[in-house]
Amino acid sequence: MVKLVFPKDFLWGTATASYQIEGAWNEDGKGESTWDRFSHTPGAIYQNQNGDVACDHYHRYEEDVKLMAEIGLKAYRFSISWPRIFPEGRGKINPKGVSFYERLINKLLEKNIKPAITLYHWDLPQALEDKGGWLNRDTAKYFSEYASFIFYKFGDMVPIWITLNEPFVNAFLGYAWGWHAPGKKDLKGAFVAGHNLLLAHGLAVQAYKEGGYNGNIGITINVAAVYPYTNSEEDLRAVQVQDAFENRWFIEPIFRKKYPEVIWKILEKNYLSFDFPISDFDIISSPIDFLGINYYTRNIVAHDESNKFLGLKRIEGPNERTEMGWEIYPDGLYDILIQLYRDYKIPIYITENGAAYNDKLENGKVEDNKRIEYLREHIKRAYFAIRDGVDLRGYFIWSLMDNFEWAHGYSKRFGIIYVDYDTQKRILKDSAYFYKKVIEENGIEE
Ligand SMILES: N#[N+]C[C@@H]1[C@@H](O)[C@H](O)[C@@H](O)[C@@H]2O[C@H]12
Repeated sequence: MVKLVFPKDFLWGTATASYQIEGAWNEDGKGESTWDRFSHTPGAIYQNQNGDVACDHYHRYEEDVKLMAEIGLKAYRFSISWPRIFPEGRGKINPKGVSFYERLINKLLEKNIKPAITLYHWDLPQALEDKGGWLNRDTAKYFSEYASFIFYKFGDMVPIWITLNEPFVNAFLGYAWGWHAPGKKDLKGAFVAGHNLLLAHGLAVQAYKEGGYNGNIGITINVAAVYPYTNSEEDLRAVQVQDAFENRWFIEPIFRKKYPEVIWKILEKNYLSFDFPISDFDIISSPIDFLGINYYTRNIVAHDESNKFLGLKRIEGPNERTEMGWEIYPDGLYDILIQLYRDYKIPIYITENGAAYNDKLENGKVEDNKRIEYLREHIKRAYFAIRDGVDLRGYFIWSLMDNFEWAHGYSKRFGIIYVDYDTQKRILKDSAYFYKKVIEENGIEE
């Protein structure tokens, strides 16, 4: 067996998000978030579940950091709940909220685990949503105020900063399709929200750089490698459209100061338009230090004139699927890394990669062999991308522990740590021990 050894300082981590694990939804001065409101809306979430308690990480963070250290994590990506810091989104600060994250960061540093903070992972203060949320351009300014305060408090302690998590998902699932908070169904709103999210990103990057902090800042984008169903001209064109829409919509403004053409075509086809100062792109394109990508699966597309939105349809791939119904396609991770690094020549972190399976706790163990296989095959592709020239800096498994999977509630388990929600007991799955070995050996057997 050939051992694939990663670069010496390669960062092995796991990822979580505040709303998905913390609980304490209205404790110690925390303000309501859009996800508190949305998950309390009957019918919004599987079995009307919510994140009121989640994994009770707010109270159990010390135990969780100990488990991270037991696995040997080099880094831990987590998000800060904006309304836990600014209950109304801006103005009055909640000292107990600040204290929670200060204690968490200090615990991580004590264990030599690098904190990687996401400033916004979808849980917008409801008070700002009540003023228009991401449809209101001022929210971008409020975000930069929030970010500036967080940088002021933790900027010298935290080396890796991510402004936004998956703005595409937040904009489209939250504003166009209504599947996520705030549950709006307004196509134009998705584009306006998307733009204001990017503006918020740019303002936060400028605040970080002006603060002279010595860490690195970037953004996390969800990506799926795209392949044609056939090699027909039409299907090849469909690949370009899907890639531009799902992968590049939030990347091109940052690196090329413009939206992909397809975005304007969608607006035009739907008799929509929205205005913004072209100088916004000067802010949005403020230089970042890395690109974070979340990769789970691929898309196969074919031309389909009857689809008035993008003129294409997605074709089911032939390979095995995870519990999310997503095809397992590790080569897609290699391909998207090569494509993005070729196009933007920027350091990359895999800020999320992982799989949901119907894990069973039996005799105190969780033998999640399928997840181990999923992780092994994707880690191998990450190695091959580095071998072939990609400046890949780290890999974060989604997720550290089973948690609240948005509209799916607790029905999908992504963790390498099993959470018994009745008792809040944590049990390391076999995949946690697999990952411990990968980290110890800084690599994997081919
Ligand atoms: N679904 N799914 C799993 C995972 C979700 O739990 C994360 O919060 C998102 O950043 C991203 O969608 C990926």
